[in-house]
Amino acid sequence: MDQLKRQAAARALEQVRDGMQLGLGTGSTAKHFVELLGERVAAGLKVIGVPTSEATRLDATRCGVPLTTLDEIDHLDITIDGADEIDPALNLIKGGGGALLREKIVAAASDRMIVIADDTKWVPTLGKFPLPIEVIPFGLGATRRAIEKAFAECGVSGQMAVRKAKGGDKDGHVFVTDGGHWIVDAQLGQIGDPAGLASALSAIPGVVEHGLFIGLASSAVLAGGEGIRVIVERRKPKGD
Ligand SMILES: O=C(CO)[C@H](O)[C@H](O)COP(=O)(O)O
Repeated sequence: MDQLKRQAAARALEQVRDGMQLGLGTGSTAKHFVELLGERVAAGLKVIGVPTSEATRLDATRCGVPLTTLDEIDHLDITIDGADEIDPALNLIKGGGGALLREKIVAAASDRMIVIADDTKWVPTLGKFPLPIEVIPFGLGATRRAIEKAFAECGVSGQMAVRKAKGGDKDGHVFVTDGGHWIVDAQLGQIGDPAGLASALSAIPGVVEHGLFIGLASSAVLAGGEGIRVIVERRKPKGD
């Protein structure tokens, strides 16, 4: 599986050109991309990156990839990031690694988002992977009730659980995001109308962000046993 992730990352790297400003994703697949990019930088490629998490900031620094912020530059050429699920319209569930808020800000600031993944992430309908919803700890009971109401209105239902940290010195404690928030994971099974659910969740006070990435990915590079598939979304690219 790790080999497939690296192959997808290597294919996406072929899109990177000298002078580009890149969004750097988070997770095990994005980490391969950062490592491969670091090799190209060491060989003379001139790029600059905006990391989507503190973990990626550390990886990129270790790999020698120069970094900046969205305060210093006004746009990104490409964001390359992993995903937890990808549907045929290139809608995504992201946030398994807890970085969904920064990942979405960075993807939205990019001309293009290339999703890199092994092909087990490709699904006909989003929802088997628990949907991460980043919340403010204050008033969580009220926020959860509002989320349940939004689920009912969108024809979905399922258990919700506040995410706990796994491993390390925080094992078993509530998982805290880079932004200081919590994550509620919702087991929905199938999300028939991801765009509708995304809008409903975004309207809830107390919800900082959710892991539905609608209309952000421009292509997906999927590596599997049979080779690599590149799926390109046919919507108009941003700015055209
Ligand atoms: O959304 C993410 C982190 O917030 C990751 O991109 C997603 O969880 C996929 O991770 P991996 O490449 O390790 O399977």
